[in-house]
Amino acid sequence: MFLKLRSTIICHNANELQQEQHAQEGNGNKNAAANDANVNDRVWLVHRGGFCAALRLPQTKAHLENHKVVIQLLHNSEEMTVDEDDIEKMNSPSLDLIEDICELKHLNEASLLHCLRQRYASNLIHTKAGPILIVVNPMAPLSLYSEKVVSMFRGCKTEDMPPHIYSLAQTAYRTMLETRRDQSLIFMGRSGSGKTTSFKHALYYLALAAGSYNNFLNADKVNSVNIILEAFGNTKTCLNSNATRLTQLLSLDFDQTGQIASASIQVLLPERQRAGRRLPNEHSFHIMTRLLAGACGSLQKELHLESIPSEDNHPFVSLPQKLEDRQRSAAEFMRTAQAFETLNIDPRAVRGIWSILASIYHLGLAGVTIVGSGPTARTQFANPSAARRAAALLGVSLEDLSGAAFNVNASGSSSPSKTLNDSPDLAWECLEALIIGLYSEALAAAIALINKAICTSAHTIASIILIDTPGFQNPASCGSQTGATLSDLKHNYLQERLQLLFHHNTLVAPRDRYAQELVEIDTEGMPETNPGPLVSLIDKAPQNHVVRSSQRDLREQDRRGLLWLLDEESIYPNANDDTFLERLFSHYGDREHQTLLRKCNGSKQFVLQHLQGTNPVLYMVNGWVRNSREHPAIRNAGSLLQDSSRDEISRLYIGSLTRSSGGIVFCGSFAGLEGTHSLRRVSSIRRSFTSAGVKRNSIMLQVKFTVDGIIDTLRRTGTHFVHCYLLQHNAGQQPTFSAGGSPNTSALQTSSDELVNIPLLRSQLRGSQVLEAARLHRFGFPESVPLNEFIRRFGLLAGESNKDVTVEQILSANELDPATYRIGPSQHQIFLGFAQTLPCSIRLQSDRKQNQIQLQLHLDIVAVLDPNLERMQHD
Ligand SMILES: Nc1ncnc2c1ncn2[C@@H]1O[C@H](COP(=O)(O)OP(=O)(O)OP(=O)(O)O)[C@@H](O)[C@H]1O
Repeated sequence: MFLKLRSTIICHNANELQQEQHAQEGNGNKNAAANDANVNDRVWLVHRGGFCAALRLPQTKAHLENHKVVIQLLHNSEEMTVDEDDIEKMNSPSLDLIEDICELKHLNEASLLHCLRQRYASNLIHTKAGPILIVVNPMAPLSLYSEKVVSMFRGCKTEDMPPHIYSLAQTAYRTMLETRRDQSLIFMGRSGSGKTTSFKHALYYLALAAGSYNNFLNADKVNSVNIILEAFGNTKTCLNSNATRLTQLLSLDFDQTGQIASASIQVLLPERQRAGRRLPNEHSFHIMTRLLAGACGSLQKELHLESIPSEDNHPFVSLPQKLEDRQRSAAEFMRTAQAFETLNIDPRAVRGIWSILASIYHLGLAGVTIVGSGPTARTQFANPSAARRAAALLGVSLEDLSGAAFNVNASGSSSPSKTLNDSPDLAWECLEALIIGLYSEALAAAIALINKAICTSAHTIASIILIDTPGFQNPASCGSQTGATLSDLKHNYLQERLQLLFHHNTLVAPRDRYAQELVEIDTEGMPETNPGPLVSLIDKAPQNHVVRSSQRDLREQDRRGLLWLLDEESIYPNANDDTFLERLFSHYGDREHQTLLRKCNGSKQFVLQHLQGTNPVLYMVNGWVRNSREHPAIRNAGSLLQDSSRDEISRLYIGSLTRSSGGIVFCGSFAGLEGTHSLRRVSSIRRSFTSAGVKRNSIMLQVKFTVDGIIDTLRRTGTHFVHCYLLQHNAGQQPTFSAGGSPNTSALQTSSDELVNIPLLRSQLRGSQVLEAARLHRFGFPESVPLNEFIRRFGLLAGESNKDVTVEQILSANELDPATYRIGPSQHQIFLGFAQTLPCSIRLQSDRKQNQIQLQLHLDIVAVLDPNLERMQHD
């Protein structure tokens, strides 16, 4: 019954589309003066700056032979002869606002760009590409997200929902309930493209739609978690006024009834360097600025923040200059404090965190000085009274504080008896390292407190993991000439690895599966790019066991990734940035790698051709080797805080809170291990962290192993990808609006042609490989169903009763077109094609040798739900 109903509906839609198309074509013929041709002759002329509509004119034999095409531009009637490769077929205008680009008749780049632009002009920022969701940053608030909208998506099936971040979250939720398998929502894109915004909306949806046991995780609490994380992990950059600077894995763990029974957060790869040094035109983490602007009354007095100078010259904390910025920062601080209250976090613990952050401010005022010279030279605080205030806030003696910062020997271990710093630069480095350690510990404590508030011991069956990361960084895209930093490289490496995961899950794995099942698909005209080579250039591990049979093998064996080169250089006593660059070019400076790495005219620079060459980034190598090793003073911060005489601080670090799972939970690149359920189940991060711990002083290897752990964790889940795109380079700089804020009408009124930077959108599209994935989805067989499952679900449709039903009976009873399905030799799976072309696509292929039949069906399996599951969702 269901099968027929479903097929009728889809056929009806398909007919409608066809009729519309015919109508369009008919109008086109009648409207000869305007277009003078059939819709089918319309093409896009693709050029550097974008694409424009044109009419394909009758071709001569000579043109055809030379692969040339004569066209007439629609906007000015100019005729021109262009290369065949420069035109792409245009779709009927009736498909301009199509919800899923896989339904486009001509699935090409210009049509996809046109579709995204048209949809954006209609305030439709979400578009599907099969199972993938594309979201463009609207640069203005839209009323797309609210409790009312959540209720419209709640309980829906994928095919019944328009593209929306809520529909993707709903699909993940539904899949998790049906399969009991962990799911993940992965947000990808450039800095400022809207990942965090979509992440928050997805989280909000899941919290509201699924509900939680005893309402322990309601919308207010989810909002509070986000407020705290953004305060501690975000900052202002040239690409985004609220840029995320840490990777967040948030796990929602569901119980038998489909409700959230527990939740937890892990924070990985925080950009710690920012806490300890302000680069020109860069800002500190939001919370530092907000604390100084917002602490008032007894808290202000307790933290000694009464007289903050107005100049913005503090080495670690940026101070807002304008009154309105100060007021906004103060209001944000109140929101953060309120968020801790909403989560019922012990106010004394919160005061402990404020004290640590305030001590960072006072340590910046304390500064450093070197007294004496030669072997008797000693480093000390330049302003002892500021240092005393910091020590009092931390609950330690001035001597211990000074020792933690400055009594560090050159080999990297702490040595209380010896002071080695005899240059101001080295002395500042020590202080900066201590600050980084203190900030990291404050962040770890905040995460641990959040986890304590949202994590329960309830039994859970499966989880949805949401991952938000710092976006792809290319400072040149906002006009900055400074070049990208080592931190940018770390963020970009993670983006490359996520892209590689996307590439594997959406392009490689399906193809392998088709090959395995002997399901043929026409891949001609589907060019494919691969993020693998660049990832390998960055992280290829040294190979020790290659049999050297040729000069080429020899070179291959010696070649190791950039992260390993940096790690090795940071160990050699006389190594520096120049020697690192020399080695980098000796490994990758040959012709074979010039499409990945380029030398530059300037010294200490190189370019990496990121995301399949679509996003070249100029890196400026400045202090990279030095920053590749963890400074010992960073770890001194942890011991200092554990020994604090102030109860509210020491309790954060001793005993049950941050170290309950045994061992240190925060070692520079990792926080939140203590409070995780699903992430404990998926233990790859813990393992990778342990292995990274072997070389815990090596920051670069920590990055590599932590990213390995993240990818491994995601790989074990059912992945749902969200690709966020910028329509303008400065889209992330738009002021943020609250949900109820008034819309930026001027932005909305500007023509979409002016607002959409097509070359920018095109390079993101190419870099994200979404078109390639959509094509494979459309022409392949994306769904598969086990044969016996198919019979179980659709056996009734065979029209036979009291008998063992066969697949053939089901297929023939429903008169399914044999062209719409294939069956591979394996008896366990069936593969199903794309719905638009195959409304009821069952793909059959018999295996004569084994006399077996295997079936692949493109039906909506989800529609035939276990009634218990249905109930679970609505309870
Ligand atoms: N869906 C949306 N609706 C309204 N505004 C949005 C949306 N997405 C993004 N924005 C705007 O763009 C800004 C940047 O978005 P967001 O911080 O989410 O980007 P991001 O990709 O997470 O960047 P980063 O990688 O730097 O953290 C937001 O502050 C907001 O003003």
